[in-house]
Amino acid sequence: MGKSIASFGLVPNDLSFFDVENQTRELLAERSITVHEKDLNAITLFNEKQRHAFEVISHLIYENKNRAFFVDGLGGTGKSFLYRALLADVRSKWYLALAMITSGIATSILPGGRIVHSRFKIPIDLSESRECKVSKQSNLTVMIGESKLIIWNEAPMSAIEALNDLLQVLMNSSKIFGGKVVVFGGDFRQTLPLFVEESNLRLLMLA
Ligand SMILES: Nc1ncnc2c1ncn2[C@@H]1O[C@H](COP(=O)(O)OP(=O)(O)OP(=O)(O)O)[C@@H](O)[C@H]1O
Repeated sequence: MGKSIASFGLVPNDLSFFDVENQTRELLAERSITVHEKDLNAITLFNEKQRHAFEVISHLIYENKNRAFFVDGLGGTGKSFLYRALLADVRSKWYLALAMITSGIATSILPGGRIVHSRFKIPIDLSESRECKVSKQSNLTVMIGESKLIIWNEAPMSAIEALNDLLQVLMNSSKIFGGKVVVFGGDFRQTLPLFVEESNLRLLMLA
């Protein structure tokens, strides 16, 4: 008498048909985000700093390296222009790229953008706990596993550690941000130690 496939533990016992259907739907939605021609062409319009940031980040993405970046710059210095080009480049190659913002109308800033608290379940009040209630068997784990790039625009420093914890747990990795390439944008002037007053966009590598 042979063994039942269930005895190999390949599929979690509590995974239902609806979970599988939802997982497929979410992945399909993520894969069918429209890549706009103008975002792909943005590369041709980049200024020197945008080009440098794009090249450094892209190189690591396609080399499957692990790195976290902070993109720092005053309002209007072209940060979102850079993020949209990165997202378009990755998605045009049929990879997943997850875009998040803290609040506001996510998709108007970043195509396919989602509010971070709804996608990653990062607690709004981090003073109580920074634990995100996401299961390892969730759609999100699959999506993160498949994603080449995660961008979080306007990321508050206090929530960045919560994201690191979450990605390490879900990706089963002690590497920073679970081994992913993550790009944060925001106002880091008050919190990062190396800040020098500048009016241009700057790229800071965390790890
Ligand atoms: N290299 C570029 N060539 C042409 N237009 C650009 C370039 N970089 C940025 N822009 C344009 O400049 C404007 C401001 O850029 P963007 O919105 O990316 O700035 P930002 O740094 O994200 O600003 P904020 O922090 O206020 O959101 C936008 O209209 C954008 O399309």
